Amino acid sequence: PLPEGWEMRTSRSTGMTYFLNMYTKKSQWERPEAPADPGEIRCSHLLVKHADSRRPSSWREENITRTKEEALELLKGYRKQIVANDASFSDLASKYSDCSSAKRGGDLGLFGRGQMQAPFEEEAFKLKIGQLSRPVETDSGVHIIVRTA
Ligand SMILES: N=C(N)NCCC[C@H](NC(=O)[C@@H]1CCC/C1=C/[C@H](COP(=O)(O)O)NC=O)C(N)=O
Repeated sequence: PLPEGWEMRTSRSTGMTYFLNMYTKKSQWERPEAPADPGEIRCSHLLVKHADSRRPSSWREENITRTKEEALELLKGYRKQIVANDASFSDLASKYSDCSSAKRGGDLGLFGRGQMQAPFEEEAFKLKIGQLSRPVETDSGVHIIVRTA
């Protein structure tokens, strides 16, 4: 199969096969080897902050004092529930995420490279659509991410 984000087309004039990058709409004759760079992606995240977070406060908790280890344990618990289909990502994010995006089920909207902290961006851009990340650490705290578009 073709790498993600590409489609095969046949040139009307020459009948030759070419390849269309569905994100940039650019075409090429060579069969692509790698997924098309999505440019922008859309993700939701569940953030658990801790005492060493850059802003250890959130809509949930005025002054966040848990340790990074405790935050990671909590996050792993949420991730287990999601993987076991015992709860939905957006349900848990809206209840437990220490980011203001909690009120949108964790949705961060569309973003390109250069907008989010590097460890978050690196993990998010690796995800396939629908895929759930492992726990990721940033200066904000610890996150799990799901790519939605
Ligand atoms: N473009 C969109 N939708 N918003 C701008 C995001 C700015 C960006 N934010 C982050 O990188 C953290 C980690 C990933 C999500 C995120 C959300 C933070 C986490 O909470 P905080 O540490 O700020 O209290 N809350 C909002 O910004 C940054 N470069 O600081």
